[in-house]
Amino acid sequence: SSLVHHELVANYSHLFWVKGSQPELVPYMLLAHIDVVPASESDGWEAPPFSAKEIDGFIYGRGTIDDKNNLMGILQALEYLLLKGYAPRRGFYIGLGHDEEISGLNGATNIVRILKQRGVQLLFVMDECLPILDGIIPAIEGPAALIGLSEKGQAVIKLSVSVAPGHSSMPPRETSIGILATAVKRILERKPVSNAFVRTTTAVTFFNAGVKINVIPSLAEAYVNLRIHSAQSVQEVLDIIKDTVGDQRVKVELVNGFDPLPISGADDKAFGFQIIKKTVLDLFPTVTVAPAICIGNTDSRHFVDLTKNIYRFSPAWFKPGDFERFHGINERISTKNYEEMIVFYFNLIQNCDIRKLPEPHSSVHEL
Ligand SMILES: N[C@@H](Cc1ccccc1)C(=O)O
Ligand SMILES: CCCCCC(=O)O
Ligand SMILES: [Zn+2]
Ligand SMILES: [Zn+2]
Repeated sequence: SSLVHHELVANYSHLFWVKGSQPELVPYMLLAHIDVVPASESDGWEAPPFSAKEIDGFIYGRGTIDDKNNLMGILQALEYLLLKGYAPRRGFYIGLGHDEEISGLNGATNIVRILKQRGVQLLFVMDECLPILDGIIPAIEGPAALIGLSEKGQAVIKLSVSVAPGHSSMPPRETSIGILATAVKRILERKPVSNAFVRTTTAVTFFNAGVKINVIPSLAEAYVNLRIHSAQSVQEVLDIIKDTVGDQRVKVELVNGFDPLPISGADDKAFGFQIIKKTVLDLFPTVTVAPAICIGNTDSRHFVDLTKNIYRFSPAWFKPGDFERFHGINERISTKNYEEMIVFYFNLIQNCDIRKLPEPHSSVHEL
């Protein structure tokens, strides 16, 4: 289509510009990522993780909810609009990053660099993260579409213990592994069963130690992945970890991290939030729309210089057990919900063509 300009960024990412007929309207951006985390059939998949096999109305595969559902939903919606001869009034970008799962430092950051060079400012950015939750948060009656106004910060902290190596036939009272395991356990004990929406969460994701069966290892190290709630900072969490570990033999180092992201607008004048909310309610009238914090991290955090309004939401319908499929086994999406995703983006692009939001409905009716 002559309306669509495409360019490759950093060899594997894609940036589309869909020209609007009214260039005075500020453009917006839809993001999705191409890459996926690994998957092995031997982990217990019902279908091979890269087969996209359909079973009982579900498409099984790594990436079906993270993030091919959004990527293909956006592209199929655009294709359908163009096939129907639709010409958008408000121009928009589609950014497809190739390295989101390793924090987007090549894909998204180069897309941002290019847009900055062109002096682009965006009305809003929409990216993955929170879905429609149906029966997942007990306190919420009925399905809820949680639109992420921010996302948590992140810190990777390395805990390590170095002691003199020795012969396993004459073991010391505490080995490096034992000292470190106790320290790590103390972190988990101090943290009640975290609810990712209301707390900073802690996950021990690497534990390395040992070189030979008959050698007391000199080094034991563990990595903790923290997702930092908007009420805390990297520094605060680092201090809490040091205090919790409370053992001088355990070295605590910040490997990398970033503070929680700024909070996007959600009031009557917040164009992006209101358009997403309208599009959700048009398609899913029984759903409650609410602002929330994205519990993971996304490429959209790189776009903070291009817009103050970044929303993390996907019209994916999650029932109990579906969150565990994120980066887990048997990741899947129903064909019905995949079609709903295409319709969502098909409607969203058209809804974004209004010049400005209608005046907020005044609660006091004119007498
Ligand atoms: N989205 C993934 C990958 C990621 C990691 C770190 C930063 C940004 C993205 C996650 O939240 O784990
Ligand atoms: C549920 C949080 C999703 C974070 C984005 C990702 O893992 O790609
Ligand atoms: Zn993702
Ligand atoms: Zn992911």
